[in-house]
Amino acid sequence: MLFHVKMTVKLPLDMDPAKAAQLKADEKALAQRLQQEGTWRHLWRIAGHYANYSVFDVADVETLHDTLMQLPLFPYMEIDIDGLCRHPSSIHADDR
Ligand SMILES: O=C(O)CC1=CCC(=O)O1
Repeated sequence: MLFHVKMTVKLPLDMDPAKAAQLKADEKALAQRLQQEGTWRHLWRIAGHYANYSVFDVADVETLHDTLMQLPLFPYMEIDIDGLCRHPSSIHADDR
């Protein structure tokens, strides 16, 4: 199942810079592993915002929830999710 996920990161302004840097490095490592595995299909920065639009390919909603909760930045994110299904006019037959 495909899900469009918007993640907006809101780190506390007074967070220790070293802790913030470690969280971002850990987030990057996991995000890149999930991309290599095919779970995190797309990752786009939203221009002008500390936020991204992503597409996740997971078995079900529970798996999406568990995956998002693993993210090191999860406690500092606002997350909006939309379920995706194939558009009848799409030419991309492999999108489902
Ligand atoms: O910077 C972000 O939008 C949050 C994030 C997701 C994956 C990553 O490496 O950072």
